[in-house]
Amino acid sequence: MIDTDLSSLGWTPHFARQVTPGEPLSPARVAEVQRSHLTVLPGGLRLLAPEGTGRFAVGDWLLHDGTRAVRRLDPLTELSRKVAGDSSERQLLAANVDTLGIVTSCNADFSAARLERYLAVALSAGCLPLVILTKADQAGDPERYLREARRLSPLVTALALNALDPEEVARLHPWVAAGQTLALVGSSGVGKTTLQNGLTGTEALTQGIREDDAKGRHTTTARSLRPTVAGGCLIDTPGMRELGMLEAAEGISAVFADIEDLARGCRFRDCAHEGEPGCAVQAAIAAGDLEADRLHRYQKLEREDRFHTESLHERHARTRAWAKATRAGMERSQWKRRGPGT
Ligand SMILES: Nc1nc2c(ncn2[C@@H]2O[C@H](COP(=O)(O)OP(=O)(O)OP(=O)(O)O)[C@@H](O)[C@H]2O)c(=O)[nH]1
Ligand SMILES: [Zn+2]
Repeated sequence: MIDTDLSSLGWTPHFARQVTPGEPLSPARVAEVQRSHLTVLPGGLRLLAPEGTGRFAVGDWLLHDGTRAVRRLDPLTELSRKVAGDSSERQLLAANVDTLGIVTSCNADFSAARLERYLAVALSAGCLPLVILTKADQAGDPERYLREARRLSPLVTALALNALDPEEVARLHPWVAAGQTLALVGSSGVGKTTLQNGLTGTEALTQGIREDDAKGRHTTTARSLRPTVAGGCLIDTPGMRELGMLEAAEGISAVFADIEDLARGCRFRDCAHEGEPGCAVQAAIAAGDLEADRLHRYQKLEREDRFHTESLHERHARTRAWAKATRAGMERSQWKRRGPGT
């Protein structure tokens, strides 16, 4: 019984292998991360995390002793984002998400650049990207949006639907069936809440995620994992709405494999595709095989990713250099006090 519960929650041999036989600890999956405790499934148990709850993300698997989280198990996938603003800090949003549902509507919200960004994020995190085009019922030609989404990458699976129609929402069940975890990202108003209500069979989500904070304001607190009617899990993380690029180079290469393939034919290995002689990318644009806009979107994402990733690495390098200098300083002063050889 417990085993069935665990496997519908996404427990796999990958996690089972990390448990030492005979260890008096139980596995559980993080459904909510609060400052003071973690709520886990199955059972909705509240656990303390002596080393802080911040090391855990919604969707993590852990081992616990009934009251405390003892060990985080290595996740299969990790979705993180750049912290909003100028900093290049990384924030872990969710773990063990199998499919990232990229939600956009069949209207002016549809943006190739945004889809490509989310695709790159999903692929870099190891998640399967699924493009969900809502408001198909209000669009004259939803097929047009489907075609555009599929054109962005051969890795795209896309569906167009009316999120208000339960029968159409049921088309998403394979991605939230037993053992499967889906998370949704997308701009405000595209229908994420509507889809979540349909997939989990709850109406109370919008009220449910609001809690009064100490100052009496309403805040959206839950980054929560919930069971779906199809037997799997849905992760709702408000923080995903502003996904910045960070170490997404792999995902960018996967989404823009067409451009990177072309670039291998450029005369210069470091060709910037900006008018250099023998540029195969510009030649493809001239021949009508590649849209100039797509090249610009690729270059913009690459620059953004490189900038944030570099500043992250630089900061780490600075911290290391500082620690080394401090250590050297301490050693020098010890040497002065006690003389060499100590
Ligand atoms: N006709 C139609 N309306 C939809 C569809 N999906 C969502 N809506 C409506 O669009 C509005 C916004 O939907 P939400 O589900 O609240 O959007 P959201 O993405 O959760 O928005 P935030 O909570 O602001 O991030 C609601 O009035 C929905 O009823 C759809 O497929 N068809
Ligand atoms: Zn080139």
